[in-house]
Amino acid sequence: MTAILKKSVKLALIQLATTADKTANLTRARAKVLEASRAGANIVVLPECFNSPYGTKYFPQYAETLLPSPPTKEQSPTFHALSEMAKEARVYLVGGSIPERSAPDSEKNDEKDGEKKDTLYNTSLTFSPTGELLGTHRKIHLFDIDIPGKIRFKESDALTPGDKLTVIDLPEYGKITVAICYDIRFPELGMIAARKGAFLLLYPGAFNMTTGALHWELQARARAMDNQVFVGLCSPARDMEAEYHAWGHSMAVDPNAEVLGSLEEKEGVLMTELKAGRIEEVRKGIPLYTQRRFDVYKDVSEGVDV
Ligand SMILES: O=C(O)CCC(=O)C(=O)O
Repeated sequence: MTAILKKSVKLALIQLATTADKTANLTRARAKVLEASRAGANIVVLPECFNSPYGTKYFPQYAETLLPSPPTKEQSPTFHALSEMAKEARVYLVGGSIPERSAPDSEKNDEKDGEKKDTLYNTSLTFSPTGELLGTHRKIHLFDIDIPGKIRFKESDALTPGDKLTVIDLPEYGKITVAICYDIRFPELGMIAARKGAFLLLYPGAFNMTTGALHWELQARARAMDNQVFVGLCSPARDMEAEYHAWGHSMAVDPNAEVLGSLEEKEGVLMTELKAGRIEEVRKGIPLYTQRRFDVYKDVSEGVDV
């Protein structure tokens, strides 16, 4: 049987300090990606909305056009910056996420106020060590919550949800899944990805001071425990001057739900090694994969095309 993770791999989660200046964010991201690569990283991850402030009013202003792919440098400076960073650092680069602008779809009934408008997505791009685009994930579950007195956020005021699970093959290592922040709260997604053979679930994410304290670590460890895979969560650093206060605490978790490492709220790079054989070892000890009772309940991954 082929190993789920073919060989041990070093994962770097970059908890980037982001600002309102896109060019400065890209320059800082590049410096950190190169730093991670010098420290031996093979897979490097940036946070959600790493090149803009996080907030619905900022998405239209910062959005870039990604399709048709590849976009021009004018359409998407970030696409090109990420591709170059991946190539320069010779790493697999999961480029956090950026707001994406897409022309109105003539096939879809997406009129707003009687006219067809551009559609915006929260989108993650993953590049190979030669700078090729390997995968694109559009956030599927939009962050719409309202906890009275604590936090109200309505991403769907500005964004449209994606509709595809993203599994990306990294030839030397195996498959990973990339999803974005609120997507982590839907265990079905992680479970389908794991059943499709992913060794790692990666969630660039920007939780907040309320739900971060409550659920960030719990979600990471729960997805790892349910699926017996590695999980990585990558947040922006917390900036108390910004409107949105990110939780930080980027973390990597192993297939036994043990925290391999985590950061506090400040900028930093979390390096961890994901060991080949660990998934099989955990699954041998607690053999959920042979004990599932699909005769009693349906296999959630049935019929899902990735
Ligand atoms: O799920 C949460 O509590 C936070 C989600 C979030 O911040 C996001 O989706 O950007």
